[in-house]
Amino acid sequence: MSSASRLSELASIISENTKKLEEYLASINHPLPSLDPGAPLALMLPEEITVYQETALDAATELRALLLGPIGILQYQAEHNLLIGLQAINKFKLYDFPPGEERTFAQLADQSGVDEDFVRRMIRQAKTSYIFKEPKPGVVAHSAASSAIGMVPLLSQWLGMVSEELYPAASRSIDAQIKWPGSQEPNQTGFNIAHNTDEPTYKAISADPRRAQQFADAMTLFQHSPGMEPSYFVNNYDWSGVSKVVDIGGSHGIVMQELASKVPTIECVVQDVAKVVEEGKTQVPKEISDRVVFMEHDFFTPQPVKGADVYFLRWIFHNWSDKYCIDILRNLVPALQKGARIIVNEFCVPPPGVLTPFQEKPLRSFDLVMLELFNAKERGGEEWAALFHAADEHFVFKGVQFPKGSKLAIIEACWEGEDSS
Ligand SMILES: C[S@@+](CC[C@H](N)C(=O)[O-])C[C@H]1O[C@@H](n2cnc3c(N)ncnc32)[C@H](O)[C@@H]1O
Repeated sequence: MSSASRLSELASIISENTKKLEEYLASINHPLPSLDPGAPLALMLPEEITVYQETALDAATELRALLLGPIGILQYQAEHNLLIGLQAINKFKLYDFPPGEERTFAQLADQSGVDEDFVRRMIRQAKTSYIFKEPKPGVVAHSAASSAIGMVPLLSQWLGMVSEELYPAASRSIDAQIKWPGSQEPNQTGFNIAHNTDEPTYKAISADPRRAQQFADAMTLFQHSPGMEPSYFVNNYDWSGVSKVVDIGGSHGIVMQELASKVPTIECVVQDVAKVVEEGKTQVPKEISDRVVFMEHDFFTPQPVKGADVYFLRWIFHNWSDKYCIDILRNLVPALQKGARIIVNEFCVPPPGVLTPFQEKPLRSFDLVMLELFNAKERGGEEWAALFHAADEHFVFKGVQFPKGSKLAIIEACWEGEDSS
């Protein structure tokens, strides 16, 4: 198909799908998307309607690429300056005035203690991405996005984490690759060069309470985004025949709390580092506290809970290179009895060509973040199978389930060796 007809086809796809989306929003009296303050922060749509939103976005992404052409694609995608602008806006709290009010550049400079010309240039650059408005020359007002930063404190923390931790780490990841080619070590990354440290990322960040809180808050925001709810896992797995589950690196135990509430016969053990375990113990509702118990355990040492039916790991392996993941899996072996299941709840990257570029981009970005911070990765189905096989040939890979609407897949293997316990 020639580009000319593809352009028109994409324009029609956008038109048809936005019309269906608008009809749905009107039918439930939902406000229409807007770039003004007060607009819905995100469209929370049922799955059958999300399809219209995603189809329009896919088409708009391709249409933009066609209209830009090859040189435009290369030049316009390199938007590193947006991150500098966001860092400045967030760090100097340039968003800190009420929606509906206006500020001059001089007033914003005054309230933030930064140079007026600097403020003007940062805000005018951000404006090109619909962050802030300038209703009259020299006068700043909020857009929907700039006002959201002040309304959602976790969003400000997320911007801080991206601009202060991830962005510098990304910018030094090529240097890290030259210095330590193909390294699987968590302290030989772009993060290490950018932040001039020999410590692994989590350790370096946790040494500074402000950065640790910022990172934790950013993770909380992400964990609460649609598609991350533990219910996708708990409600889409067949729990018959399961009486004991160990959640390894289970943090404060939100998944096990949901599971224990749903299946009253299941006993859960949540393992994590000492500080997290102490916090987690205080957060379990009384009704299930006898079935959700906490235990300090380092997953790089042999698993102490022997003979459980399921060993569960959510969002653990993507923080580690293959070498360390294999170590984590081998440390389970001394506890496993024949038929024990290892269930991983993480991203599973589909093979190339399955997702549209718009859908695939966040997964690819996550994969690079894992490289930049940990020398780790996001894995596809074949990589998950290979990982289990490399750890021990008695792990038999059972496959991957993609619960509808969930961002995380359910990846399962079974121990077919003799009872180790
Ligand atoms: C990305 S979080 C995932 C938490 C939880 N599974 C979830 O999905 O919400 C990684 C967790 O692993 C824990 N962790 C890190 N290193 C560990 C280790 N060596 N042994 C046990 N837990 C560890 C962290 O404290 C953190 O709670």
